[in-house]
Amino acid sequence: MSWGSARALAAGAACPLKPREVPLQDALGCRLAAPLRALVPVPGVDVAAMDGYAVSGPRPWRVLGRVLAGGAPHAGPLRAGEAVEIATGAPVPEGTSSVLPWELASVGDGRVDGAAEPGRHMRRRGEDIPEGTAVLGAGAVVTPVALGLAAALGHDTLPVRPRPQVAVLVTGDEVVTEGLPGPGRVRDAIGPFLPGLVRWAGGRVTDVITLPDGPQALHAALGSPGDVVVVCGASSQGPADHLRAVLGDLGADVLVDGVAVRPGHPQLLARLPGGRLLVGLPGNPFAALAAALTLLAPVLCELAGTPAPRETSALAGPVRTHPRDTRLVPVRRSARGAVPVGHDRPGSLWGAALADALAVVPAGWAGEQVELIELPPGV
Ligand SMILES: Nc1nc2c(c(=O)[nH]1)N[C@H]1C(S)=C(S)[C@@H](COP(=O)(O)OP(=O)(O)OC[C@H]3O[C@@H](n4cnc5c(N)ncnc54)[C@H](O)[C@@H]3O)O[C@H]1N2
Ligand code: MOO
Repeated sequence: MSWGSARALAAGAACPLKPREVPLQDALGCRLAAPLRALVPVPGVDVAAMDGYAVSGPRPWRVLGRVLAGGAPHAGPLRAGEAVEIATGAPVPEGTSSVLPWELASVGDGRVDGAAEPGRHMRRRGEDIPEGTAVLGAGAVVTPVALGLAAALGHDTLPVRPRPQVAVLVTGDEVVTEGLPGPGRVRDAIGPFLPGLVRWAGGRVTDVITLPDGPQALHAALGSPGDVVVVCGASSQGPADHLRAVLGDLGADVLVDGVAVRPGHPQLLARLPGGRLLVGLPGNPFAALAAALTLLAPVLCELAGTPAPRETSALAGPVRTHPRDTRLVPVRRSARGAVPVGHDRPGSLWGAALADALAVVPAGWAGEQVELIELPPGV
C-alpha cells in the first residue's frame, strides 16, 4: 500500500471519541467540543478601574465612606456632591458619575476635590465580555490561557474531545529498559519517545509494558485497556514475530499490512474484535518513528478531533530516492528550504533527533516541493 493511502486509511479508520465534560485542569491541550460561552458578564457589575474616589456630580465632594473589592457595597446611591473612597475592582455605588484616581485627588476635612472626567476609570458590567458570548469556538485547543479565561467566565468543567488512551507494548527478548545494554541486548529506544509523540498528537499513553517474544504474552497483553494498542517490534515475519499469528487467532481485521515507505515498511494497522485499533511498529527505532507518524499520528488526530497540519517545502540538499517506495528523510527547516541532516539509518534515531521534520520524498521525485511532517517539539 502506498504511503499516502496508508495515512488516509488510518485517519478514516478512526472515529472522533465522544465529547466528555472534564475538570478544567484535565482539559489542558484538548479540543473544545462546544463553544466556550460566558456564564457571567465580565466585569460582573460596574466597578472602579482605579484606586481613588467614586464621585457623583460636580466637584468638590463629601466623602461618605470606603468600598473595597470583596467588601460590603456602599448602602444606597451616591447623590450629587457625594463620594466614597474606592478600590480597583470594587463595585461603584449607583449614581457614580466618575472615579477620580487618588493621584489626582486633594483630600482634607472630609472632602475630596480634583478634575474628574465624567464616565472615566469605571468598567461597566459586561464591558469586557457580555454574558452569553461565545469567546472560543468548538475545536479550539484548550491552552493554559484558555483555562484562565474559562475560569473567569465561571466554568469548573469543560466539554472536550477526550485524549485517546494508548497502551504501548514493547516486545523483544533482547530489549532492556535501563542501564548499559550487554552483549546481544539493546536498549528500548521506542518506549521512551512514544509518550511525548502520543501527547503531541492529542493522546495519552497509559502504560508502557515490556514483553518477551512469544505469542502467549502478546495475546494476554492485547487485552490492556485503551482506545489504541501500539505493539513495537514483531511487525516483520521472522521466527520471533508473532503479531500476525496472534491477530489471526483473535479474528482481528488487518487493515494495513506493510506500507511502501522507507524506513518503516513492515508496519501494520488492525481492528481488534470490539473495535479498538492496533498499530504495529517495526523494531528499528527510526523505522518505528516513521511508522508512528504514518499510522499512529493520523489515528490519534482523528480520535481527538485534531486537524493534521499540512506543510510543503523545497528541499535544500541532496537526497536519495527509492526506486518504488516513498522515503521519509530527516530535515531541518530553514529559509533556504528543508535541509537533510543525514544519519538516517533505520536502526538509529540520530538523524531524527537532529531534525525538526521528516520530508516525504516519493519514488521518482524530480526536485519539486515535498510534504513535511513535523516532528514533535519539546514542550
Ligand atoms: N526477511 C526480511 N526481514 C526483514 C525485513 C524484510 O522485509 N524481510 N524488514 C526489515 C525491516 S525494514 C525491519 S524495520 C525489521 C522489523 O522487524 P520487527 O518489527 O519484527 O522488529 P524486530 O525484528 O523485533 O527488531 C528489529 C530490530 O530492531 C531492534 N529493536 C526491537 N525493538 C526495539 C526497541 N524497542 N528499541 C530499540 N531497538 C529495538 C531489534 O533488536 C532488531 O535489531 O525487520 C527487518 N527484517
Ligand atoms: O523499517 Mo525498516 O528499514 O524499514 O528499518
